[in-house]
Amino acid sequence: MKLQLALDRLTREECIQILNDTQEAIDIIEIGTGVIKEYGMPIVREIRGLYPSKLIMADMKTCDAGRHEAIQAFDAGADIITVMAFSSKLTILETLKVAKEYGKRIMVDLLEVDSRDKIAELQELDVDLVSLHVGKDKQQEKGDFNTDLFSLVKGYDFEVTVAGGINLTTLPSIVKEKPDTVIVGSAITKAENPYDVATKMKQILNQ
Ligand SMILES: O=C([C@H](O)CO)[C@H](O)[C@H](O)COP(=O)(O)O
Repeated sequence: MKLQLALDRLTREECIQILNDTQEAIDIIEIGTGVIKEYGMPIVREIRGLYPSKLIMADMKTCDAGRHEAIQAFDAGADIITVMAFSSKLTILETLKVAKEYGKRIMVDLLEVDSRDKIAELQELDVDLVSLHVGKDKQQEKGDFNTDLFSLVKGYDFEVTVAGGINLTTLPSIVKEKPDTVIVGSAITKAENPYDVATKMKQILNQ
């Protein structure tokens, strides 16, 4: 199981420092939506330059103008970009097409999706990577990621990632459901010792 570190609500300098501290424990670097909004594609280029062989996901949360945004992020060095599930089919198809041209991938973010019809539609579009995700704001109301969410994609053939307030306490029950990748932001980035938390999480994922 892979560990993806989400860099959110951080300055450029904090991102670089946390990556420097945790690089050995993490498999995928996620450059968060807020960080991208603050610094744009230059920070994707910079992190690509610093970590040439790490997988990088740009959390673009694209919902329109799919071709343009996908080209922006892949040109900057991203390996994976996020596209929102509620986007039009054309947006999803366009980003999939660009990803194929670049030999890269899109991850469809299932934020706020609760219908299996939508999941069936995504499978028909040939989406192969999805993210079960409880958003930052929703976490205040519904709590952190809950394993009930796995039922949404049960029986479908996706590579599944999970995200939403996951921490060292909740990780063991999530791991039992065997997601392909666990995305963790705050539990690592806001920890007193990010290396320590990332290493402990990676050990749990490796068990
Ligand atoms: O995608 C995310 C969120 O929408 C903010 O942009 C986060 O990267 C994701 O939720 C992981 O972060 P934590 O919830 O802090 O673990």
